[in-house]
Amino acid sequence: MLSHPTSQTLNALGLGGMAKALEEQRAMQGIEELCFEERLALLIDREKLHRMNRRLTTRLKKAKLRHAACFEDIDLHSPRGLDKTLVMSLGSCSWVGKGYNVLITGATGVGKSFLACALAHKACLEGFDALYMRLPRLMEDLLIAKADGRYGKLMRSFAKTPLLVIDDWGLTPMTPATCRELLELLEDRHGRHSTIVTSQLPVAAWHEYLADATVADAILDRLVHNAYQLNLKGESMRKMKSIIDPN
Ligand SMILES: Nc1ncnc2c1ncn2[C@@H]1O[C@H](COP(=O)(O)OP(=O)(O)OP(=O)(O)O)[C@@H](O)[C@H]1O
Repeated sequence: MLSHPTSQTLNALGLGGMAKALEEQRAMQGIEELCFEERLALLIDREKLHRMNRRLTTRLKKAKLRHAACFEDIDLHSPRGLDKTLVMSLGSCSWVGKGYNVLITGATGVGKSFLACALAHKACLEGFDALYMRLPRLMEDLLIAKADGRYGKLMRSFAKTPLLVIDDWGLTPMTPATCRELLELLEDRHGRHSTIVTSQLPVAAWHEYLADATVADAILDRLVHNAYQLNLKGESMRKMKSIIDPN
């Protein structure tokens, strides 16, 4: 079907949602029973929805979440020591962007990254920008940016992200220099933006993990005191999945 000149004009004006809805209305039987304002309202609603969906798609793409996990996919029933009330209240996202953090710890495969991504996905749905990074990759990116003059810009972009997910904390050794960079990043975010950290190490072992004792104090002061903590227990989900589906 050839598109109507008005639809073409709407598309040219960047009103793709309205254009599509207009084409649908033209093909719809009985549409003329609606008055002008009712039809116009439907077109405007459609454009609003179209824009919201486009913004969400862009936000999720930029967040680079490792798992395609939704908040509703979080398994609250397996015996993993998950505090259901806390998880449900985190789903409101009222903590995001206020400087509150979430620290998720537990053994390998227990579902820490999945949970972090599900919370970040919910934050994206609620309109917050998010970014997922593994700590080793975050430190490597900062190192490369230092060498090619992008350090300040990269640091600013990490610093202003409303929700930063730092996965795999404690997996690779930190040097005093990387600890200082991490402190700089967390200092810029402190009290303003939220961070989710996932780690196989219990929070009590983080001080020892960070190479410089004084910097470690400062890092933990910014990260832990204003944080909700979730300690996952039980079997590795990776192992359980491979038992259910060995292929
Ligand atoms: N609620 C869930 N529903 C379905 N699959 C899940 C769920 N939680 C975790 N998984 C799956 O279990 C596997 C391990 O999860 P995840 O990567 O989150 O574990 P992890 O604790 O972060 O592991 P590691 O410490 O090794 O990085 C993944 O394949 C993930 O998709």
